Amino acid sequence: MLSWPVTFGKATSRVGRTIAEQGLTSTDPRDFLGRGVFATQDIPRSTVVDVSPVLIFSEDEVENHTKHTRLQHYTYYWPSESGRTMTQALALGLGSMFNHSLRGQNVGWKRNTETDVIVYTTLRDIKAGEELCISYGSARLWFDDADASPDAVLGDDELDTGGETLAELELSGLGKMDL
Ligand SMILES: C[S@@+](CC[C@H](N)C(=O)[O-])C[C@H]1O[C@@H](n2cnc3c(N)ncnc32)[C@H](O)[C@@H]1O
Repeated sequence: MLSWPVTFGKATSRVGRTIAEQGLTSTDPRDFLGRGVFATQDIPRSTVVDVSPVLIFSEDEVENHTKHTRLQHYTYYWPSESGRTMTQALALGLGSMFNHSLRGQNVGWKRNTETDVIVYTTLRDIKAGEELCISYGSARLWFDDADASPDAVLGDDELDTGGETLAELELSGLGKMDL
């Protein structure tokens, strides 16, 4: 398995492996949630499955541009440059591909505001074929949550009308996990 350190900005991470080499695929075989992240091999608990660098938008960019586009459904809250307010950031890489599951969350994530990355780590052993899900938080979601009820009607991103961001969590939320 090939793996090598790659630097991006302030961060250094082992991101040389392809998704397949990491034991992941980003295609949803069920084909109703759009894309998702699935294990192609067993993955032990506490494995870092992705380190996603983020593209931080200014508050002005969010207000005037991204919140009016589908990008809004892929962004995480992030502290603004002043550190006093929150803006939004787009996770590049698998970070934007994780679907939400409050009940079945098996991947935790942590913002690193020093290196501008989000680190995703398995919370338990994961079997090949299982979907890797994060939690977008317990606040109101902008889509019909397929995880809410087995009979739930699934939303289509094209039809999303909400203006919410992916992660409603406060900085002290899931990100508390120490890696
Ligand atoms: C960050 S994206 C996740 C990747 C997305 N499935 C794709 O194909 O681009 C968030 C979008 O995925 C869909 N999604 C994620 N979790 C879901 C869930 N539990 N139930 C229904 N749709 C979900 C929603 O359309 C949401 O706007």
